[in-house]
Amino acid sequence: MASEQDVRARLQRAGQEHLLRFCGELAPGPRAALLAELEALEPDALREHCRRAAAACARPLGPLPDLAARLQPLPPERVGSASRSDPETLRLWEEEGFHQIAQNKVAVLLLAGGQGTRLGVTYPKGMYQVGLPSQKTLYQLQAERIRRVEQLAGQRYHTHCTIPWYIMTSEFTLEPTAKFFKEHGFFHLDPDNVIMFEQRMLPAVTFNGKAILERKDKIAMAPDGNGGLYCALMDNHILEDMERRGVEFVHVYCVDNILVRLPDPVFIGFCVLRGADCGAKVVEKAYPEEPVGVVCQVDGVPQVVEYSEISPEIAQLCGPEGGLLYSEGNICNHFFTRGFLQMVTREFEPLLKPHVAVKKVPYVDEEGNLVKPPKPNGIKMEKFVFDVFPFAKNFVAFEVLREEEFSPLKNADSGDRDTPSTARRALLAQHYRWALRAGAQFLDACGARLPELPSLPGSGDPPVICEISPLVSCFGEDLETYLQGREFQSPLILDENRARALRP
Ligand SMILES: CC(=O)N[C@H]1[C@@H](OP(=O)(O)O)O[C@H](CO)[C@@H](O)[C@@H]1O
Repeated sequence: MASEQDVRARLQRAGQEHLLRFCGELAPGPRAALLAELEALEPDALREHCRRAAAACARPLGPLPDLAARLQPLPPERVGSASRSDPETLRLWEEEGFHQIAQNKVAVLLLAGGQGTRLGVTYPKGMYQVGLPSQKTLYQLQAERIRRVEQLAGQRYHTHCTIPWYIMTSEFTLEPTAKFFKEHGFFHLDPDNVIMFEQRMLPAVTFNGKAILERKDKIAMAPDGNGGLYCALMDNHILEDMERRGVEFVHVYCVDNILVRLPDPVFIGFCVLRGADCGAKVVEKAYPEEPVGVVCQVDGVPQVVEYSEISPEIAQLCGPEGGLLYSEGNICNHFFTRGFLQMVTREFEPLLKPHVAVKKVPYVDEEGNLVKPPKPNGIKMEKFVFDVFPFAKNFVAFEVLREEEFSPLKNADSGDRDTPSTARRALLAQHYRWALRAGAQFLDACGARLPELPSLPGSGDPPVICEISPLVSCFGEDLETYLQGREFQSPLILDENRARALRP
């Protein structure tokens, strides 16, 4: 371990000596921990990080002033659509996707390093359960979808199909996530195919460029954003692991969308057949201020303009057909070829510009008192996963239906949108629609037929509770076998046991 003297010299070089302010009064344990934490920070990188944070903060935050003139919607030839394509085209895309999956060329990669601050939980978001009858957590739903897609692809092509699941965690989420997976037997996935790795952390910095001490023995650190993916891939030799396994295509997604399709054969097939190196799923934005990034072009180059960086005036602009001009909402569901990721990590990562988030960061004051600041006092720097889109040679977007694919869990139930309740309803409404489509009929408690309500008003509860295990059906496929022409009372919980009992 480095001595206090060494660490002090390094911090002097970085202009951050104040971090040792309380070192002398610490007990041996905390002191060693602090020195170890500080020793890991490379002085020049730390100096640069703090300088950039303060400089970025000195510029006006929010929308870029000259954005309006540089922005354009994506040209139609770059956009495919799940809802506006004919069944034969969709079938071809799906077939191609399954073919690639069956050859073990597809991996999924989960971005799960975030702290869930808005949701207000202290544990990883993936461990959250939104109150489904099955009580499944987001992680379990995702694990079961992976198993089901492995099974579907394997059956179609008579292969033993494996979909490696890469999970990017952070200092906050690695330990609890790993423990959770162990406790749940990896949800019956082979642990060798669940690869967890950690993204980097960066110090939070004051407006005048000083790293913040959160306690006398600890600096305030935050994950480096979901765009920390590219450094983390390098740090942890993940692309080599993918190469060893023969993975060519990676479906990246963030943890909080309860409806996420993973891996989605249709999306993958579309991207592969279009020869894309990089792709993004989009949904039509629901309203101008919706907190989703906009997939568009800046100076003729495809990219995402994040909701925090677009002005309300631009967000409200209408297109020729009356809808929003910038309507392609990013749902954080991306396709990358391994080759593209290799290029990004080798060449382009250093070019990614960090984005500034001004936050309330608890700190110790000069006297050593813990302070919870009433207003923002610190800067966190984050990279965004989609900031690599401009480096793609052939970028495509793929439009999907919101009610089938996007219901993110962002806020606690006290919020008015994107809450556990809206996520639960979205999933149950989807399963109810699937059941109706497969020919199920529902009866009330007295045995009378209930009217069918396939399109529910807004965020309303479906008239019956119907939950379908992803192990039985993950896209609404193959349900006729169990449901066609049959009558059910609420709740219908179609898990593997029930499916077995219903099989003719
Ligand atoms: C950097 C990043 O990936 N931001 C994404 C991500 O934002 P959050 O701040 O995590 O909610 O998820 C949104 C979809 O839920 C997407 O629209 C947005 O662009």
